[in-house]
Amino acid sequence: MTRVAVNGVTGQMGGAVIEAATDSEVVVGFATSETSAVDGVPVVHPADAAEALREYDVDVVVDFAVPEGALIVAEACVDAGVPMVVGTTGFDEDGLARLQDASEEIPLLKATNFSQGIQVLQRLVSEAVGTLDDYDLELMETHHNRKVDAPSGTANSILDVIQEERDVEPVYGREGHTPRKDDEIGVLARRAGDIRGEHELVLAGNDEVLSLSHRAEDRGVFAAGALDAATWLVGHDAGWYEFGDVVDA
Ligand SMILES: NC(=O)c1ccc[n+]([C@@H]2O[C@H](COP(=O)([O-])OP(=O)(O)OC[C@H]3O[C@@H](n4cnc5c(N)ncnc54)[C@H](O)[C@@H]3O)[C@@H](O)[C@H]2O)c1
Ligand SMILES: O=C(O)C1=N[C@H](C(=O)O)CCC1
Repeated sequence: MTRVAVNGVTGQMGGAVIEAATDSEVVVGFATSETSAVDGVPVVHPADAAEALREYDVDVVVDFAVPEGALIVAEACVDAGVPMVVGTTGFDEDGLARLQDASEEIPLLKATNFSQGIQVLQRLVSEAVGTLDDYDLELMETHHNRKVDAPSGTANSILDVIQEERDVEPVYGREGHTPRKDDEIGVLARRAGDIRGEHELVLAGNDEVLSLSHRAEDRGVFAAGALDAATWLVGHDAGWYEFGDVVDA
């Protein structure tokens, strides 16, 4: 059974990973809170992660925390030679570069969204944007009112897919007198209630509209995907991996 450490273990996703871990075992968690345990899982401060990875004989780390915390634990994973699955979003360019550096020493798999549906949505987006290459594009995401980063990592990943097909300029919200330019894509982030995650891309041409959308119903979909990725990653060589590698395996 794969022995998993969860970074961000006291959070919403940390709890979802613990709940979803049936074919894996969560043996330790990392968080900055004072909590000593969560659902029987011992909680260790991230500063002591390298020691804990050895003490608990961890096979792989699953991370759903904050960027600065993920980077601290990534250094611990390099120190201990433990693979890492990174689910945290909101990294800046320097943070992404530090994760790339870590992937030269350990197997590191990063995904902004661990649902298989979003993997398929991104492939559909690539096909649609490449075909309907003169349609207006607008992107909207909606998440719970505790989400602190915007737009979502998933929305940014969808933008990356679009940019591979068309040179578009994101416009993050609109107000006042702002005529739409042909090369722009409106990006809207909504925050409300406990919405788990909704994404929609609208492609609007003359006399027709194509809408591609995905809705996550429960955080368990992300947790299950991350745990599948974690089990898959163990035994791989050091390097940078993506969730599409797991879905296609
Ligand atoms: N990739 C995906 O599929 C996916 C799915 C859901 C959420 N997420 C991302 O996961 C992250 C966490 O989401 P959430 O809803 O669980 O958030 P949350 O706020 O509920 O939990 C964050 C956790 O990180 C902990 N934390 C804070 N600072 C820390 C540090 N320095 N070191 C270690 N842990 C620290 C908090 O104590 C908490 O346990 C966000 O970035 C979110 O966008 C990704
Ligand atoms: O709940 C969150 O926060 C989520 N974050 C990821 C993102 O930023 O895309 C995935 C969806 C849920």
